[in-house]
Amino acid sequence: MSMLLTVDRLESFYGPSQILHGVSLAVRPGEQVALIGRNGMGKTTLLRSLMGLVPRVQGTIDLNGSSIRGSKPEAISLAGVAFVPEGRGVFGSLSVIENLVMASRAGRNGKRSWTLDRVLSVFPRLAQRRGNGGHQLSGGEQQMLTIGRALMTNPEIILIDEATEGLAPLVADEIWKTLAVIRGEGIATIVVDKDIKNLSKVADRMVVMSKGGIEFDGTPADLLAQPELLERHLGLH
Ligand SMILES: Nc1ncnc2c1ncn2[C@@H]1O[C@H](COP(=O)(O)OP(=O)(O)OP(=O)(O)O)[C@@H](O)[C@H]1O
Repeated sequence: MSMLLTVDRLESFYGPSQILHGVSLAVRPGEQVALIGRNGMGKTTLLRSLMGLVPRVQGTIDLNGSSIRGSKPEAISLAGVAFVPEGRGVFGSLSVIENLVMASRAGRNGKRSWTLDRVLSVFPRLAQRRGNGGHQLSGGEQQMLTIGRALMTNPEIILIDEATEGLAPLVADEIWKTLAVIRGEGIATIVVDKDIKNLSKVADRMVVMSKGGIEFDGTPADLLAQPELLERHLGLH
């Protein structure tokens, strides 16, 4: 099967600092990739580079066989990549419904599987809060709304940074359930999180980053079978 996203020898810079040192990674259509590693190892920088948010990058980033390296974030979004940044991105002064409707558009090839009703059915909590302003929502509700906004763009791939960071366990469970729904829909994801247990349930592949490079790329079972790797890169026993 041809790759959805191909990243080859990617190098990213913030001013004079080189943050990514030759990252190579490929994602198949509909594949769920977990991105893990200690703080400061370059996970956010990788997602931001894919989204066109890092000004200086070298190497290859291809989406559906066409280069998106150097493209503007709006063009990358239109090409089918959605981004759920850490700290979320809802409009506080707009209602839940307004936030969702604003993001609505057909995906590549005119595909419109994600409608307002569909997103509200996946997130009953957002349906209950439909008239509330973004600033009135809890952290978990804001995260659901940001993922809902990403789905409304009918993307091919969603990049989710710190999917459940700072959320109460029950709310985090909702996000994990949503990731399972997204998987069932055939939308690819790259998800950054620290919860290896839940990630290994939803991910097809686990990718471990260290010092701006990739240290491991394999199945959840392969990773869990390497306790020394988990200890070294994630501080887990
Ligand atoms: N805007 C920036 N300007 C300069 N350096 C930056 C910038 N953003 C991140 N960095 C540096 O890049 C390195 C990688 O950071 P990045 O946020 O990508 O790591 P991370 O793996 O996502 O970690 P975290 O979980 O802490 O976000 C760090 O050393 C960080 O200090």
